Formats: sequence, structure tokens, C-alpha cells
Amino acid sequence: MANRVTFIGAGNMAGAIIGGMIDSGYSAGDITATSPDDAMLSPLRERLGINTATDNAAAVSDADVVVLAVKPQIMHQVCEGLREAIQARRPLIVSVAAGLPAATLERWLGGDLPLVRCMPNTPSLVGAGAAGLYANARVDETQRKQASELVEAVGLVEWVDDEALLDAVTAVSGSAPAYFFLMFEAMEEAGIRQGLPAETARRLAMQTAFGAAKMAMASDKTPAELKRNVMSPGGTTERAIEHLEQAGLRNTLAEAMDACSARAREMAKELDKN
Ligand SMILES: NC(=O)C1=CN([C@@H]2O[C@H](COP(=O)(O)OP(=O)(O)OC[C@H]3O[C@@H](n4cnc5c(N)ncnc54)[C@H](OP(=O)(O)O)[C@@H]3O)[C@@H](O)[C@H]2O)C=CC1
Ligand SMILES: O=C(O)[C@@H]1CCC=N1
Repeated sequence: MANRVTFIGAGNMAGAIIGGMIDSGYSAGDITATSPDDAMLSPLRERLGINTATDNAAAVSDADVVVLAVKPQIMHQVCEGLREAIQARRPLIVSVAAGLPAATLERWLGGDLPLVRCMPNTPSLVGAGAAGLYANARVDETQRKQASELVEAVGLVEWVDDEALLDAVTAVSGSAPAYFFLMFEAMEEAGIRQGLPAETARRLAMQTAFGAAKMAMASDKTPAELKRNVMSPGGTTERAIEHLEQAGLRNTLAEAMDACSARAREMAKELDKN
């Protein structure tokens, strides 16, 4: 595993990955996270025991891997501030920013750098992340393994060899926890409407999603077959599924995922002007 990993940005995504890394046995002393605001850092320092810093450039000076985990809109400014220190150290760069192309990031950091783009998701926090990874041509086998090991510490890793596919990964897994959380909200609300206490409806909906995912992952059957196994002819599930199909759930989901990846491409164009 990589030795020293510095996270630039200590928000939702960095916090999720760091939490997962610690749970999987990664040494807290080898992890540093930065933020301009020490108030963001003190919980990570106190709860997880990692190193923290408010000076980005100083924090990368001994890093083997630098994870860029700030919002895409401020990435240019952050890279400008890091350029000199990164060029002096030449660590492996891992960016988790949605949309931002590897070539743009590499240019902002002064060029000629091994860079992995990663599209993770927040369930990394509980070791159940799902991430797509893409490596630029300067990443060697050892660095590829370093990136894999880092992200595998918090969940599933799938490499893609075409960078454009990361936008599809964003639609399928990066943004997708939110689709399921929306389902939980809606199912809880509907359960309450049918008379269940909120907590009961919430727990049942979540356990069912967990069970369905676990079962589908353990099974040789396709999701379509598993779905059919729940649908007794003339029964309750058939009625519910008919309703969802007629209401266009499948198409709505496809359109939402198209909008998601289109937004990633749009962000890349907007940000590449710098
Ligand atoms: N959230 C998610 O589910 C996913 C996010 N991503 C990507 O992860 C990246 C981060 O997103 P997310 O974690 O949600 O965003 P957050 O806003 O939660 O985290 C970003 C953090 O960066 C801090 N920050 C701002 N300026 C600097 C700076 N100059 N130096 C260091 N840190 C700084 C922010 O501090 P402050 O708040 O004080 O400004 C904030 O804590 C984005 O690029 C996003 O595309 C990818 C996959 C999933
Ligand atoms: O919403 C976003 O832009 C980020 C990227 C994927 C998930 N959250």
C-alpha cells in the first residue's frame, strides 16, 4: 500500500474515503487532510487521528499520493497553489473531481505527471464504495496498483481504459447513492401514508434495499429473473411493478442518468476555459 497519502480538501468525499481507509486498517499517521478552515479538520484529527494542515503546498511536500478532493469549480485555483510543490515532489495524483479531464488537471499542475482520475461514491465511508478509475499514460504499473489499493480499501474498483466512460461511471455509481436515498425517502413517505411509524417504514425500506443488493450480488440470476421470482402471477408485486413500468420509471431513470453524465461533460467544458 502507498505510504503517505495527502487529501487536498476534507469534505464529504475525502471524509468518506479517509474513514473507510482507517476502518480497513490504513495507518492514520500516514494520512494527511487539508482545508483552509481548521474547524473542518479538527473532527478528523480528533476522531480519526490523522494529520491535518491548512497549508496545501506544505502538506504535499512528503506525499507519495496526493488526492485532489475539492469542488471542481475551485480546482484550478487549488492546483495553481500546489504546482510548485507537486513538480518538486512528483507524487501520484488522484483526482476525485467530477468532469475535470486528466489532461486539464495535469496542465494546471505544470504537466508531465502520473494522474489517476477516480469517480468514487460516499458509501466508501462504510467500506461499500463503488469507484471507476482511469489512468493517464504516465501512470506505471506500480502506481496503478497504488491507486487500486487505496480505493479498494473502501470498496469496489473498476478500471476503464477510455476516460470518457468516467462520465457513465458518475451516472451509474458516483451520483447514484442519491437516487437510492431518494427511493428511501419516497418509500418511507408512502409507508407512513399507509399507517406505518416513520422509523419502521425507514428500517424496512433500507433493510430491503440492502437485502436485495446482497442477494443480487450473491446470485447467478439476472436482476430480471430475481424480480420475476418475487412476482407471483396475479399477486401484489406484479401490480406494483406494472404500475412502475407504466409510470415510466425505467425511462425516467435512463433520462436522469443521461442528464448526469451530460452535466459532467458540460462541467469539463466550463472548467477547461482556465
Ligand atoms: N460528494 C460525493 O458524493 C462525490 C464527490 N465527488 C467529487 O469530490 C470532490 C469533493 O466533493 P465533496 O466532498 O462533495 O465537496 P465538499 O464541499 O464536501 O468538500 C470539499 C472541501 O474542500 C474544502 N476546500 C475549499 N477550498 C479549499 C482549498 N483551497 N484547499 C483545501 N480544501 C479546500 C472545502 O472547505 P470549505 O467548505 O470550508 O470551503 C470542503 O471542505 C468534488 O470534486 C466532487 O466532484 C466525487 C464523487 C462523489
Ligand atoms: O454531484 C456531484 O457533482 C458529485 C459528483 C458525483 C457525486 N457528487
